[in-house]
Amino acid sequence: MSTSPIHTLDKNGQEITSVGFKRFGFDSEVPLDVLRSLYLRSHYVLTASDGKMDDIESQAEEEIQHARFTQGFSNYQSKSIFHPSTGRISYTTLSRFPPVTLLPPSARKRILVTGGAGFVGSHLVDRLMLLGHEVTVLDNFFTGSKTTVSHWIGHPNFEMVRHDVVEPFMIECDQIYHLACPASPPHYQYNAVKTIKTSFMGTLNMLGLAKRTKARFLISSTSEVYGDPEVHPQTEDYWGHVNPIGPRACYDEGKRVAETLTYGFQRQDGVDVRVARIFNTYGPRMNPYDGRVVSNFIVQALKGEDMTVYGDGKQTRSFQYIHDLVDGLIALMNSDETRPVNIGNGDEFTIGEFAELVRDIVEKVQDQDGVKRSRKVDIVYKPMPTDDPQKRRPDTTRAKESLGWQPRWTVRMGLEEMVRYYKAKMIEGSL
Ligand SMILES: O=c1ccn([C@@H]2O[C@H](COP(=O)(O)OP(=O)(O)O[C@H]3OC[C@@H](O)[C@H](O)[C@H]3O)[C@@H](O)[C@H]2O)c(=O)[nH]1
Repeated sequence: MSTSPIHTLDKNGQEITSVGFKRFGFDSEVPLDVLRSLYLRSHYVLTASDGKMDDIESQAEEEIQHARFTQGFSNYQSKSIFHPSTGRISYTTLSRFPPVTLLPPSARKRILVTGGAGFVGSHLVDRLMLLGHEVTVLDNFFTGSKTTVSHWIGHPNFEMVRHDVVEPFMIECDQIYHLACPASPPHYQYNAVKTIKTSFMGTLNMLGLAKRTKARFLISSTSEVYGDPEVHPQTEDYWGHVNPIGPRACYDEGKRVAETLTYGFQRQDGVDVRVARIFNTYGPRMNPYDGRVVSNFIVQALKGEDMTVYGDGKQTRSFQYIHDLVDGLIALMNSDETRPVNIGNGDEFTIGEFAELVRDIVEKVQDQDGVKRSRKVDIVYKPMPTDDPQKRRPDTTRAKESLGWQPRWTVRMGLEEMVRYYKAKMIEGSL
């Protein structure tokens, strides 16, 4: 087993060793290895035949495997010991938390993250915590999971509250990242009325809180506000092409009305607002069964199942890696830009091409790790969902000009990391 660290190269072939930046008086830089240590490690798997928990050797072997990705920072994730023979898991608590920056009180912000136990929210929480801020997570755990932020539970700078944003919530804070809402099409269509209620009532409640506390408010809007776009690539000035009565409308129209509310509070009440229109994003901690294309394809390919392309696979999407998105959200929050800003990666693929790319990367990782495949995974075609947008690519000129932000991760590098994350989950038996 090689113990050499992974090298992640950006779009210009430069090695990525940290994420974040120092801009707008806010330092958000964090070493990539530290971040990775918070998600790129599987539970310990006991391989000894008697399954005793004190099998130091087998634990040490798992430790070595993961040290490759975490480069010595692996001590800061709670150890969860999985017993394959009984299918049981023992959770432990941390004796020491990951080190966080010690900020003077004047620089330390009280930050509320709604949906902080979700995929995007948990990565944002990791970053804000490591930077030394005080973070409160609000989540109803409908699609989020406590395990995404369990490594911070008990930390004096961290608080987690089970709460549904459709009910009012009061807290003193300086910044609100309002991310709470199911985001995958099968999830948000599962209970369409609840989705639109979450977008409307949740945003209303959080804007009310921002008004009362004078906190700066950032809403995670979406590329779905452009619907099935007639303009390509999409600029923020485009008003969109949304079917208001179709199955996607609960999300698309929900986010559109959330934006309307946001600018209503800005005009009427002087609330300090930021609007991020997030394009397709992927990365570790995405629920493997949430039904979106990246998680579906990787899980299918890893399991040796057919990969399901919907329609003829000619529709396009542009995929950004989670760390780029978090950089963009933090830049927007701390900048003076109050207009909507697209945050996405311009590398556009047809879904058919993307399936082949994912298959290649999964095969590459399996070859590197000496995994034998029983067969080559096939690509199969399924019916196209109603109102599925035909093409999507962000125009990110505004983000570049006003935030100095541009995506750094290539789709390939991000996919490799995500494949390794799911592969570790598969080994431990939770996938
Ligand atoms: O298994 C699958 C899943 C999805 N797809 C296709 O892949 C494309 C992307 O689908 P996803 O479900 O990942 O995401 P969509 O682009 O449809 O919606 C997303 O848009 C942006 C975000 O706000 C949300 O995360 C989500 O609504 C679609 O054309 C879909 O039909 C497949 O071909 N196979």
